[in-house]
Amino acid sequence: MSGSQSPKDFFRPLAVGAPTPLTDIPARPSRAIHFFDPSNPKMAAKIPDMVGTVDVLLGNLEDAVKADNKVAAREGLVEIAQRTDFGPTQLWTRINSLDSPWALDDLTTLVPAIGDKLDVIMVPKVQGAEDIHYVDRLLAQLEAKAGLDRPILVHAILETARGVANVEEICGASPRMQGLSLGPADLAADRRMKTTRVGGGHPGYLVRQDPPRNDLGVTDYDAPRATYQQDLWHYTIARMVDACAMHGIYPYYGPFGDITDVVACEDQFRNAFLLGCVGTWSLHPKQIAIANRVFSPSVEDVAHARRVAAAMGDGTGAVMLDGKMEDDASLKQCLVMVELAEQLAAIDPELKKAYDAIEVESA
Ligand SMILES: CC(C)(COP(=O)(O)OP(=O)(O)OC[C@H]1O[C@@H](n2cnc3c(N)ncnc32)[C@H](O)[C@@H]1OP(=O)(O)O)[C@@H](O)C(=O)NCCC(=O)NCCSC(=O)C[C@H](O)C(=O)O
Ligand SMILES: [Mg+2]
Repeated sequence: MSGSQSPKDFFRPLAVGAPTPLTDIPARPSRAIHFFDPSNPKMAAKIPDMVGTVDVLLGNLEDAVKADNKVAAREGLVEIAQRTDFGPTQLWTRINSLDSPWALDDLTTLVPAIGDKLDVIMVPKVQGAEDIHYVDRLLAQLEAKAGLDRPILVHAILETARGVANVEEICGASPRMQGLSLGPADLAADRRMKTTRVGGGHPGYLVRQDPPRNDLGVTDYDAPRATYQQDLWHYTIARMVDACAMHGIYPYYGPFGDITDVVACEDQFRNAFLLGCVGTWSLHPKQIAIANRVFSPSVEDVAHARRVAAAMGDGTGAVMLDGKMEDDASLKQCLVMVELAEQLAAIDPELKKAYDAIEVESA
């Protein structure tokens, strides 16, 4: 909320005739946000067939689109959106950064042309609430002019040190805020981290087992010792998750640039899922299946969660199940899993079949 705004104004439209802001951000499944470059004819041609196979299709206008292709990408996205029925799949875009010469034209072109189809606009390199306020007011004016009847939501990428420091105020800057993604490549550069990758770990970021003592009780610094690679992104993802949960919006991992290393990609996605993220980006078609698998609770987890819910009856007190204590707090965790499974089953027939096959008694 802006410093000069009173709480009662927070949910008022920022332009006369603009749609009324939402008081709750809908929990729409968004396991994979699949990036494509609308100026790339080969990628663009694949988009209509990808509808229904991925939760979110995102026309990317920012980094990874050549400067010479910025206008073609914007126009390509308009064309694809106008001729495609997206059915259950959400359509998002990532506009150019607010300090670029393209961001204004991105918004003033896309909202009138395809605002009725755009669910979420991703804003890169968000530094603080002021960036969200700028987009918020401009979107309200454009929505009013275009006669839109629902607000377009805003998603911020956390990819500067200042953005991370301001993460709570960014999440609470507007009722349009839908969620946050991590931008590990830009963030690493802005923080002057000594990495050269797009997301993922680094073999140098590790902890080493203590040196053992030899038979004489002397520490043997030359003995072989195991090392354990650590997660460079744990701190930032955890901050994002808390800020999003506090504001009722959704946290996402981001890009995993090593397209070939599907195993490490799955690990990075799973860490984010376990920490509370609801989805991730997919940069290549092969990452969609990984994201869908990781960000859908396993049949075993759903079976266990339903079993705890059944055993807990009215939800209070404590019970023993398989030698473990379950109580109100473990039930709440289980209900997160059960609710997510229900949301995903509603859009994914394969998952519905798998979850429906669970029998509470035998699980
Ligand atoms: C990474 C890529 C450049 C790889 O492309 P390519 O070399 O063409 O891969 P393949 O030969 O394996 O492709 C096989 C076919 O699949 C099509 N393809 C590839 N990617 C996509 C896609 N994303 N959507 C739809 N179709 C796709 C190819 O055209 C091939 O088709 P065909 O020849 O007909 O069989 C490429 O995947 C790519 O550019 N991906 C998107 C990259 C991107 O969006 N990057 C920006 C997001 S990450 C970022 O910005 C960093 C972040 O902000 C931060 O700061 O951390
Ligand atoms: Mg970036």
